[in-house]
Parts: sequence; C-alpha cells; structure tokens
Amino acid sequence: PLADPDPGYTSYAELVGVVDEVVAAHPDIAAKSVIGQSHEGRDLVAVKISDNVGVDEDQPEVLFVHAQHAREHLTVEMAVHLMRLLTDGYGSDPRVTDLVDGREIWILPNVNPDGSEYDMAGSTWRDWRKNRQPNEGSAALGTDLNRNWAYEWGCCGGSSGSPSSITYRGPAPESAPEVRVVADFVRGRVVGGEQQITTAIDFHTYSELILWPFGHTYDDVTDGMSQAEYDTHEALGEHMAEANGYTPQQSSDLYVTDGSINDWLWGDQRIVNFTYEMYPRSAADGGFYPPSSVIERETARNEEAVLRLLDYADCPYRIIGEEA
Ligand SMILES: CC(C)C[C@H](NS(N)(=O)=O)C(=O)O
Ligand SMILES: [Zn+2]
Repeated sequence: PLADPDPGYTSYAELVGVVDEVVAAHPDIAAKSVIGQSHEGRDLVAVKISDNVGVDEDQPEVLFVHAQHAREHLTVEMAVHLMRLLTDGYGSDPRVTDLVDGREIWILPNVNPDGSEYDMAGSTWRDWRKNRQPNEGSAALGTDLNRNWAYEWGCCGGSSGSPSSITYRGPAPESAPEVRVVADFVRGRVVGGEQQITTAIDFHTYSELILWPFGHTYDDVTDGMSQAEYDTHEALGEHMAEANGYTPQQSSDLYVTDGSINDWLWGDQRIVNFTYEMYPRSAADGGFYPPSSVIERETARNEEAVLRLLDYADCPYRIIGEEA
C-alpha cells in the first residue's frame, strides 16, 4: 500500500468516494458540483444539501469551508461528519430535517487538495500548510490560502511577502487558483443583487477557538464593522462556544492577519462568519496531527454548535434582537 502517516484520515480519493456515496444515498437532498480545479488540477467540490436540492430556492444559504491549510486534516473529517449528519439525519431528526428543508447548505470539503495530498503522501506527515503553486523567481513553493483573499490584502503586517514564508500572501489577491475558485463561487451566490449566503464557518486546526472578523485590526468597530454587526458576531460566537467548549474571541485577539477568508466573507460579502480552530487545544495533545482515534469524538463535538449557526442563518441579527 502507498505510504500513509495515519490511514484513519481521509485522502482526497477517499473523500471523493464519500461525496459520491452520500449523494447516491440521498439524491433528493444532496448534490455534488465541481466549482473549479486546484493548481495541480484536482476538482474543487461543493456539496449542496437541501430539500429540492436541484432547485435554487429562496432560502438562506450557509457555507462551510474545509482544509484551506493542508496539514489541518481534521477539518476534512469535520466535512465528512457534517455531510453524514445532515443527510442521514434527514427525515428522522426533526431539527436536522427542518434545517435542511429551510436552508441551502454548501459544504466545500477540501479547498486545498494538492496541499492535503502532499502532506499525507509520505510515511510521515510533512507539516505542509500552503497550496502547491510555484512562485516566480523563487525555489519556494506555495501561497498561504488564508492570506490571499482580496479584502485588505497585505494591509497590516498580518502576512508575509516572502515566498518561503508559511504565511506568504501570494503576488496578488486571489492569485491562488483555489482562492479564486472559492471567491468566484461565493460571488456567484449573489442573486438579484443579494448575497444568498448569510452565514459561514471556515474550519481550521488547532487551539479550540471560535474566531470572528476582523483579523486585520484589533478594533472591534471600524470601517465595515458597526457595533451591532460586531455584537452579532460576538453573541453568535459565544452561543456556539457554549455548545462545543471552544474559546470565542475576535480573530485579531489571536494575532493580526490580513487577506484572510473571514475578513473577505464579512468585509466584501457581508456574510456573518466564523473561523473554527478545532481540537486539540495545544501542541501537547498532538498539534496538527492528533491520532485518527479522536476523529469521531472531535467532529461530533461540533454538531450542536453548527446546528446553532444553521438555526440563525435566516437572520443572524436576531441573536441581538435586531432585524438586520
Ligand atoms: C484564522 C487565523 C486568525 C488563524 C489561522 N491559524 S492556523 N489554522 O493557520 O493555525 C491562520 O493563521 O490562518
Ligand atoms: Zn489553518
């Protein structure tokens, strides 16, 4: 068999198999689309879960993004868990059924397949983070997808201009094909001038945190973030953290980042969104590479938190008692 540091983690080929299996088992509520390709040509997949799945209904949409960072493999397992939760539970779990009926849910189970595959191709993990795109004029490979988004790109010392850095922002916003594809997908969800996606989670590991924008500034309130909008993010973040025991905080309280997805989803598309840093809390508990024996426990841990986001997807501002 091919080398594999921990066979309990889902490879790209296995992930495509899971997607096809879920869609085949639940054709009325699950559909697979290919929204583009990675640098090396792997399909970037979107799984839509909703009743009347083939129809774009006028329902709030929710986006889940997984594996921007290659070594954060538990996030792919989170996507697998969510696909199964939202399809196997349909028709039996009343809350899941209502949410799948009333929302259109998009799961992007691996937006950096080249990096993920590279990281797990040897007999030991390679500690890879970025994509696998070459950089002109450098021997160093890769752009950090979570520094390549176009909102306040490179503004604030929250990324690097050096191709060899693990936080290399790329030569320009959306220069990474994977970012361009996902950004185009999100822009494509603007229907009749209105962004249909209301809420989102971008899954990462590790540290057990729920983070909300902005990352580019320490300020709570600033251009593009009113007090009510900040309070909405904070209240929803805290509501979800009560369910999974993660620590809720503004993204920049961890450290300043620029060009991150969470700033773009909110700043450019006004999507109320969160970054989850999953298990473990510290390097002592496995860091980026906890044993695959924790997958079931640490993905199931987020079920209630994710369902709470789906609850509020029709109007996130309801959590602070406002309309919008
Ligand atoms: C979302 C930000 C604030 C944290 C994230 N940490 S990670 N997942 O790369 O370790 C990152 O640096 O992109
Ligand atoms: Zn990450």
